[in-house]
Amino acid sequence: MKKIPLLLLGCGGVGRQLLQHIVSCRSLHAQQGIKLRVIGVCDSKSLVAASDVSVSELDDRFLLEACRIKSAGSSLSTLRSFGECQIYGHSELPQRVIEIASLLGKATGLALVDCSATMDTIDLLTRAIDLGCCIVLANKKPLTSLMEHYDKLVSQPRHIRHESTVGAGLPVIASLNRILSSGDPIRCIIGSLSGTLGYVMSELEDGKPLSEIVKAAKSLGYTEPDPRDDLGGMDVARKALILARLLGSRIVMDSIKVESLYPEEMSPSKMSIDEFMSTGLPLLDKYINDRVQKASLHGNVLRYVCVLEGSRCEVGIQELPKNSALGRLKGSDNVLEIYSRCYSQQPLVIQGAGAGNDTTAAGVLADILDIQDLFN
Ligand SMILES: NC(=O)C1=CN([C@@H]2O[C@H](COP(=O)(O)OP(=O)(O)OC[C@H]3O[C@@H](n4cnc5c(N)ncnc54)[C@H](OP(=O)(O)O)[C@@H]3O)[C@@H](O)[C@H]2O)C=CC1
Ligand SMILES: N[C@@H](CC=O)C(=O)O
Repeated sequence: MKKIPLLLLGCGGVGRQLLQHIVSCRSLHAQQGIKLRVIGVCDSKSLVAASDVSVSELDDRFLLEACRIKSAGSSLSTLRSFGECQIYGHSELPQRVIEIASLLGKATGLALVDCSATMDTIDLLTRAIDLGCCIVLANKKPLTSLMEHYDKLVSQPRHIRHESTVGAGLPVIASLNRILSSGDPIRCIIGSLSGTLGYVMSELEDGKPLSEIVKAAKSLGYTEPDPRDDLGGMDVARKALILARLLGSRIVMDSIKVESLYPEEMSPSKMSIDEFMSTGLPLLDKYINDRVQKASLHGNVLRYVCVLEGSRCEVGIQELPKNSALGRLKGSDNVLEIYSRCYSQQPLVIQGAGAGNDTTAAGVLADILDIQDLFN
């Protein structure tokens, strides 16, 4: 049986769903001769790890209890009394993760899986790469920071998978890599890459207020922890930057033109998330509704579009015909049109659910299995 030890950073909506997928796929993986050994799980405050990570793992009962207590809003540290494990506090967490990575990286291999939504994991991830570990990311932030971090993270292409960073579970990165590796130059990518904004735009067409739609998107697990990351275009800009860098552009976030749906005075430095949701958002209802009505007078709809073409990289609202590929999108679906030499007149089109914990975690799980040949 091939054993893949993994350590999960982040036990929020996506991280918990990943643990649940792992547990529910046990017999399928056993048939494939694979066992995923979850040797540790972190949240922002603690790391809970197996008592001897070389030989033991957190069992399924423990993992499901971890999901339960995190869903209930408690910290992982409350698992102390539940089963045999070691618990480390915030200050010891990075050092202990590195110790585990050095112990397992070269010996058995270790997959460090980042389902957090923070920049703070970059140092751990880059060091883990040096220690021979693999990294699997749903978190876009490490790949959209400095160019030097990006270069380090992708320095060993077999050791990194990040399919869920763009299009959640859709096979976007894998498809682009296949096109690129066949020497087919990609000329242009146009897409709707935000499940939240796709859902928002299509629900607005039914006359619902923006503030209600965003609340629903948050409860459906489509939004980032702070929905302003979606509404301000930053989440789409991160995806655009990941795609641009994959295509070989050495650009930084500041090179991307980003249109925000909310004004500066509602930014995170001026308002808490709760304040934004309860007080800020309703103030935007009329403005957005007017824009939707104006577009509809021309037979058009609004879509939040990402365009990558040559050195052009921009994300923002466009008025598009209702019956265009992007105009027809409904709900949280993403669509990407890829133009290359082989796909010159008719683009390669990738479309489907582009957000949600289930599909995102499924994408992460598929990434982990995709690197199985690096483990014994
Ligand atoms: N939802 C979706 O549709 C998609 C999400 N993604 C990405 O998946 C990631 C996770 O999203 P989601 O689950 O919704 O986010 P959540 O906010 O629900 O969860 C984030 C988790 O990360 C933990 N965390 C915070 N800081 C650290 C740290 N320094 N080290 C380890 N863990 C940390 C948090 O801890 P605590 O619980 O203590 O707060 C929390 O458990 C995001 O990066 C998102 O962009 C990607 C594609 C689609
Ligand atoms: N918040 C994101 C989640 C996936 O990346 C989105 O809405 O697309």
